[in-house]
Parts: sequence; C-alpha cells; structure tokens
Amino acid sequence: MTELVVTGLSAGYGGTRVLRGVDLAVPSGALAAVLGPSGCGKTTLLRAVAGFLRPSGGEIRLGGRVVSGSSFVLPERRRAAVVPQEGALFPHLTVAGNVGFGLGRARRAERVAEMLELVGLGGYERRKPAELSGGQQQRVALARALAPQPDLVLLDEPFSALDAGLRADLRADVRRVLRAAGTTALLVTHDQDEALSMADVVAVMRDGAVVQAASPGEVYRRPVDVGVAAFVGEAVLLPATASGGSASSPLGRVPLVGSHQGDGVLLLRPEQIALGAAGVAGEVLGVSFHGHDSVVSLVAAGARMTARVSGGSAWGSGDSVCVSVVGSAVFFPA
Ligand SMILES: Nc1ncnc2c1ncn2[C@@H]1O[C@H](COP(=O)(O)OP(=O)(O)OP(=O)(O)O)[C@@H](O)[C@H]1O
Repeated sequence: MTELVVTGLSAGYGGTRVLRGVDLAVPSGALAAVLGPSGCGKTTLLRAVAGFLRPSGGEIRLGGRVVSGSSFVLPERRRAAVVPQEGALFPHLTVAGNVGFGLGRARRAERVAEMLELVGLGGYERRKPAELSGGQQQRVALARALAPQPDLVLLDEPFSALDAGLRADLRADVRRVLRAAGTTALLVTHDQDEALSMADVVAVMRDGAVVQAASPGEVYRRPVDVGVAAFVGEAVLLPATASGGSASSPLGRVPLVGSHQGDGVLLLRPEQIALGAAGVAGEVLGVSFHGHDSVVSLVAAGARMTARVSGGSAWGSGDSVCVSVVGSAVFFPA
C-alpha cells in the first residue's frame, strides 16, 4: 500500500521559491493528475516527489515513510519511477533491453515479456526505439518504469508529443495498465481533458500551491473559486444576486447549489445553457462545429456566454434565440 502524502511543501531554485506550501494526498493505487497553468510548479512538485530536488520545507511521505522532511531519502531509494515527456529510451538498446534495464538477471526475460504484454507490445522485443511510433515509444517507457515494480509512478506530460487520436488511445491504455499494476501515480499535465478523463484525483495548482484536490466530477461541478472554474472546463460566469436557494441573473432566476445571500457571480457550464423556444431573448454571435457537438457563442440580456449543443447546430450568426438554464449553478459571493 503506497499512499503519497505531501504536506506544506516548499521548494524552489536558488533564491526563487516555486512551491509555497503544497498539500496533496493520493490514496494507494490512485492516479492523481496535477493540473495548472504553465509555470505554476507542476514539474517542480514532481521532481521534489521523485527526490531530484531538495525541498526547503514541509514533508513528503510515501507509504507512511518520510522521504523528505525530517530525513531525506535519495531518489534511487524511493521506489518511484519517472516517465518523462519523450526521448527517454536508450536509442542503442532494443525494446527488451530498455524494459529490462536495471532488472536483476534472474527474472529479467520473464518480467520484460510480462510488461510488454501489459502495454500491448508483445513481439516487439527486438525492435529499436527508432523503429517505433511515438505512442509505442511511450508505451515502452511506461513498461520500463513499471518493470521494477515501483511503489509510485511519476508521469510528466507523457502524451504531449503525440497527436490527438493517439493521445486519447494511450491515455486509456496507461490508465488500464496502472490499474492492473495497482500502482499509485502522479501525472503532470496542463491538459484538462487528460486530467478529467484519467484521474481519480485532480489537483489544481496555482502559484505554487494546490488550490483544490478532489474527484474530477467534484472539481468540475463544485470548483472552489472562479479561477478553478475557468481553468477546468469552460465557464459561463454571470453577475447575480442570491437570496436563499436561487439567484436573479441575466437569464432570470436560477437555482443554486446551496444557499447564499447578496451579490456575486454565477457559474454555469456551456452544456447548461439551453437554446430553444422559451427563455430570455438572445442573439447568436457565432458557431464553432466540433463534430460531436457545436459551441454557440451568444449574447442575452447584455451578457456574453457560450452554449454547447449536441451534433451540428441549427443556429447561425445573427439568429434570434431563447436562452434558458438547465440544472443549478454554483454561486461565488463577491
Ligand atoms: N532548473 C530551474 N532553475 C530555475 N528556475 C526553474 C528551473 N526549473 C523551473 N524553474 C522555474 O520554476 C517555475 C515553475 O516551473 P515548473 O517547471 O515547475 O512549472 P510547470 O507548472 O511544470 O510549467 P509547464 O506547464 O510550463 O511545464 C517557473 O517559473 C520556472 O521558470
């Protein structure tokens, strides 16, 4: 059982502080995605957990053992494996040589075969990395990371170099492989789709701290503030005045999650904005088609917003529409 618990972690480079009190708990066997804008400290957190960086304060526990804090455990003694962005394979070694690198001789061949089977690359043992696609190379990198049976796998934007289709396939595969191995994992990404679709826990970072860590559904539906709301998924933010379980807004009275009083901001998601026969009058500003759905930008009662409608949109620029709200909104007091 390898729970990862990070408490009040501070770290930086030279005199510059990057992590400012990071708190994060990843249950044993869970995958946590660390999501945040460029430069917020995601990779720095991963490097501190791996042991490549000595934190200036706070604590990291791995499976109950302090690896950073009152004592400092060297990276090679942490039983953590890193899967970097790309280019991590030894080019002169075969696939089998890469996966078996660092394994004891006794069970090496058996373990290599087992790992390659797990990542769907049985039969590729003799290939060189240059003879593999980008996605296959990342699978080999994952197989190599898992081969020594680490307690924790650290993935640093492992899909960023791949095209969209391959990325989606590989995400699902990596999730399956990590679950099958029962390994606790930390995935650094700036891709919200990746975080929401893969993770058990999404940790949103901002300015060197975790501002919310919860299940993907919780972070999407109950973001802790407007910043998280706008960063995770698309947000429709409307001025509103709350009284009890509902609020008055440009789209009329909207039911709220919880009870509030006074002025603030309403959060709705584009799929909660319905275009139909009833509601507040609005005008379509533009439509972007995405295959499975379309995003309609519009203005209603002086407020700009976007609606997500399934399939091809029946609307076009300049059309008059009636706008209503589906479900309840999160309210952030001013
Ligand atoms: N080796 C280093 N020396 C000095 N400063 C660094 C070093 N590595 C990163 N930084 C700085 O630390 C801050 C956080 O960097 P980090 O790589 O952790 O961010 P990130 O959230 O992973 O960003 P990205 O999504 O762009 O990879 C940035 O301001 C960066 O410039």
